[in-house]
Amino acid sequence: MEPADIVQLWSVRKTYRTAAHDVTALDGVTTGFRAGTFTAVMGPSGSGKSTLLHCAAGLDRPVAGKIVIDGVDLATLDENGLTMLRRERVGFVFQAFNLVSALTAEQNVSLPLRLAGRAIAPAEVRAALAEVNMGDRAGHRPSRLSGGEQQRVAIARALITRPAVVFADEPTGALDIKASRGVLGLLRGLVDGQGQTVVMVTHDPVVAAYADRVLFLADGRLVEEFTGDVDAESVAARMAGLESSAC
Ligand SMILES: Nc1ncnc2c1ncn2[C@@H]1O[C@H](COP(=O)(O)OP(=O)(O)OP(=O)(O)O)[C@@H](O)[C@H]1O
Repeated sequence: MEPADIVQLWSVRKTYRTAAHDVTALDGVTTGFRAGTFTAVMGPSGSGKSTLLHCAAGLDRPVAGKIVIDGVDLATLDENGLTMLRRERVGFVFQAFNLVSALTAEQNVSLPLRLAGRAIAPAEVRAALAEVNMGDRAGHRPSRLSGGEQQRVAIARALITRPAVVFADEPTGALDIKASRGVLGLLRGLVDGQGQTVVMVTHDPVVAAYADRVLFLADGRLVEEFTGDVDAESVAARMAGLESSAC
């Protein structure tokens, strides 16, 4: 853990109660996400990636351990406080885009400001759309946009509150290769150009290679981490090893 870590997880444990037995989804995860870095979270199916993302983003509470976002210990917040922190400090990008179909691109992007009770400056919303190369589609509803275009709008929406961190859950999972490259290039550019912090769950080693750090989970534990010049072949080889030992 480093002082510059914008998100910190300390011995985070999460279990789910099912009718048959308790499932341990995270089994003592300690890690941090440094400001201005792009992290990919990988691991076999069921290894705890989504649970990690949800806990780190304050969408779900751990049963033990501590999570700090932008200096705030989430355990000190009640549900209302947690909702406010998510609205103000965290951006989300989902596989299914999750845009509101009845609203235009511009209205979708301004929605987080509206929810947070903040003033909506149309110029700011237009600038956010221009930043994701969607400036000329502000008046279009999602049904008139391609998947890649919808995801660009969703990224503009995630950024409009100037969050401390953006969490992305399989952001390219529903896109073709060309649109995926566009979205990943955009996320990479936000990190490099604006110092945005991005944490992304993915199954795809090629997607993970856009990050500058890859965390590998297995059975709810952090088992390895690649940093620096991450290449897709090494990530794929590590994943193959984890998947064969998971079988
Ligand atoms: N709401 C829930 N109730 C019970 N068990 C759950 C729940 N959510 C997740 N789990 C279990 O917790 C473990 C971790 O799940 P999680 O979805 O975090 O894994 P994942 O790595 O994201 O998987 P995938 O790659 O398949 O999406 C799995 O065993 C899963 O079955």
